[in-house]
Amino acid sequence: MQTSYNGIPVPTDGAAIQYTDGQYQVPDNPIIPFIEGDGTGRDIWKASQRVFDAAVEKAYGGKRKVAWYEVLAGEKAFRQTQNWLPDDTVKATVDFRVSIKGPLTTPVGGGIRSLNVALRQLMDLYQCIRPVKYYAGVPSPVKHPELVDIVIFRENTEDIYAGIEFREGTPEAEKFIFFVNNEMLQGTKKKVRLDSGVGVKPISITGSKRLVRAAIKHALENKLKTVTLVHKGNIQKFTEGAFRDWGYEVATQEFRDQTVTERESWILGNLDANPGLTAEANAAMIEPGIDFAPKAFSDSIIAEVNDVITRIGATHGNGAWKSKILVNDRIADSIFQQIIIRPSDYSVLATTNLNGDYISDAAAAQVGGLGIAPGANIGDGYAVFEATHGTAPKYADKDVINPGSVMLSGVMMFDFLGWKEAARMIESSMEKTIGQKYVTYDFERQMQGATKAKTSEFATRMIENM
Ligand SMILES: NC(=O)C1=CN([C@@H]2O[C@H](COP(=O)(O)OP(=O)(O)OC[C@H]3O[C@@H](n4cnc5c(N)ncnc54)[C@H](OP(=O)(O)O)[C@@H]3O)[C@@H](O)[C@H]2O)C=CC1
Ligand SMILES: O=C(O)CCC(=O)C(=O)O
Ligand SMILES: [Mg+2]
Repeated sequence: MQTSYNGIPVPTDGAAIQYTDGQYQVPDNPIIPFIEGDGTGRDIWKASQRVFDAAVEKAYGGKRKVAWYEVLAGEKAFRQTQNWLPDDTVKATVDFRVSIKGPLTTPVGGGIRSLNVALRQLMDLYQCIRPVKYYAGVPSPVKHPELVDIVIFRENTEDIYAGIEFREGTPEAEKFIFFVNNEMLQGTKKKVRLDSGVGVKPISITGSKRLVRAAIKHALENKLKTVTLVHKGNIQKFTEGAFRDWGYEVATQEFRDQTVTERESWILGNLDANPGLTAEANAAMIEPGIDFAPKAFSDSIIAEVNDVITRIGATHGNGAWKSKILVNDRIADSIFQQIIIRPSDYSVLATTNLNGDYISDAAAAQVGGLGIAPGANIGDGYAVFEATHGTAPKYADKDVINPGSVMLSGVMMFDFLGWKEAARMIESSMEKTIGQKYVTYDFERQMQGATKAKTSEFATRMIENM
């Protein structure tokens, strides 16, 4: 542990959070590093920090207090240290274990790679957890936003975010394409056009399984009904399709007693309804059109039916499967409409990195938008809390943006630290403030009779409402 990072002294009135044997030990005065963020991050952080301090003070009457510790990243870091993500910043977030950050800008098409992604990868924060739930009074574009209660578990370290890309026209791209065309695709009709930029999408067993494992554990701990593996495995068979297959392996090999897959539930349900059903008839029910399929295919489905009955008929049959966590999978394009039309059918979505990025913004829209979309990046022994949204640069320093997402990321952080009273205090004062129709521009423009509050005013009213 250093006494200063980036030349900024560590607060002397706080103590570091410890992590031993898989458990966090949180002192009453934890040192929590924060990254203010670029663009609107500045306004949001100021407002959020005031609310966090007020909630902790109200909840614990001075017995507990966060020792906030600023660490530098993004534009502020570059101005002060000529480094976008100084080593000291990463060291501080590692040493103090739990931190919170505002958004950081990433240029499109060139320039620096994402600092947000870099931090996740450097700290191996492999779970990006983004809960999407409705708070009373928030304006929404859908008829029943209250039916949305979904947690997205997004793989956070690999996929196209690995950053293995070669720009069109460079010797690297040319070499890569030459190798692929001449070594890998020889004898096929496939060819990569010579004027292409190329990228690599690694999806590993390690990355996929640990993410799905965390998603299933979350469902178990919170008594949730379903875990849905989201993928584009029909097209990207060996990356997205493999993610699905490895996900099912985790469910059926590591959580056998607690889970049932969707296909297993069909087989067992058919048998519950008709105990005399033959394996052939059951196979025809789960795979309509099987009669016209090649024999090898129909035989494989019949074998699957027999296998399920042999393996889990005794433990999961006779309706027992209904009390298990249902693990199913959905192709990525379809899940976007499913969560709008049938949100209550879904509770945990386990996704690859890019799909999770897309779906978390889309799902947030259903419950009011990016102004109210919190998140956390979690690894084994480390956590960095951050909103789903970015720097929204057109609103930077105008004191107008909704600080709700960072405040709710703080709620996640306080829950994570076991400071439940402070977490509930923030949540309920936010709900009360929104209930008073005192909201920032993003909600005000969708509400009748609301008062438009500045970022800072919204925070002040929240504190008054605690
Ligand atoms: N984790 C991170 O740090 C992330 C960083 N980024 C980065 O942020 C930069 C800007 O990205 P961009 O695509 O514009 O996406 P943003 O999420 O920053 O903003 C897009 C739009 O979403 C709405 N919005 C975002 N945040 C809020 C908020 N707090 N309150 C109310 N509305 C909000 C605004 O909509 P409207 O215009 O309708 O008011 C805004 O114009 C990029 O460099 C990107 O890479 C992006 C995502 C995550
Ligand atoms: O790092 C970035 O700039 C964007 C990341 C992002 O959109 C996300 O993590 O949701
Ligand atoms: Mg995103």
